[in-house]
Amino acid sequence: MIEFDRVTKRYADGSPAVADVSFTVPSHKTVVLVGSSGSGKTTLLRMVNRMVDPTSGRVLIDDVDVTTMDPVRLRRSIGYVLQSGGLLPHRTVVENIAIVPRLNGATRPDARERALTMLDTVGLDRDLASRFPAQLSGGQQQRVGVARALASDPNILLMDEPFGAVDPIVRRSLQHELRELQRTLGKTILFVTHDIDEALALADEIIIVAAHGVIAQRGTPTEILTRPANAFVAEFVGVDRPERRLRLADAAGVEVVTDASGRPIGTLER
Ligand SMILES: Nc1ncnc2c1ncn2[C@@H]1O[C@H](COP(=O)(O)OP(=O)(O)OP(=O)(O)O)[C@@H](O)[C@H]1O
Repeated sequence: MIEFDRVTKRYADGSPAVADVSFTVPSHKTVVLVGSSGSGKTTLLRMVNRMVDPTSGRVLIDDVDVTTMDPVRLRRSIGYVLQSGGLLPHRTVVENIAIVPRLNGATRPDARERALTMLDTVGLDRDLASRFPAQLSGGQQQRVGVARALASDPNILLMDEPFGAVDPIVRRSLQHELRELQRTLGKTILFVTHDIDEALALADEIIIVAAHGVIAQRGTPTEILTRPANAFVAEFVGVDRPERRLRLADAAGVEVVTDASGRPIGTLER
């Protein structure tokens, strides 16, 4: 479990990026921080692996304050996926994925074998192993980023807008694959996005973040959609948007789901 206990972060120039924030990420669950730009999501995420240290308050992993841990070892024990992929451009795919296992002491052949297995895990062909990142599509690069983060079998995965830079169709399939992967791997995932639909698709629990990391609401996707705590959340989630107000229509004996404007979006299965 990851626990944020009254955490504040003040950068050098003044107003707090994050002010007195407390929440937990239960083990084996996916918690998604969603909020507008500059609300402090990345700051919160980076406090888990000590890329940022809190000005006050504590971040605990399984009851241990992360500031008592060696930052380098801590970072090697936590998977981290960034929007840009963060792959080393002059290393091949397999080398990129093998980095952390190597740093953790695996022999070169073992680390390579592990990296190839990770390619299978994230649904990439082993033929891509010797390519360089620039020779991959955006979606493939993000899969490699996920493979690299998982390569040392960390308990915790931090994901900062990992699918933000790919087109909507690839993004959907990456989200779907992450959910499938999570079903079997059961990692503790803290995921940051500004896209509420991505949060609804991925989260066991969503935390809607307002300015300065203030938590506007925490709940399951269903709770957030059906019982927004206040006007800010309702507006952010877009509870009144036509695609959130689904209706049923009958089309020659088949129940068709339409949005509020009557546009068909699917059929109902019972
Ligand atoms: N290294 C830094 N030095 C000074 N201010 C910073 C630094 N990093 C972030 N900030 C400020 O802290 C606030 C929160 O930034 P943060 O990146 O955590 O927000 P975010 O919610 O992740 O935003 P985005 O969705 O745009 O990535 C912003 O006002 C930002 O300008």
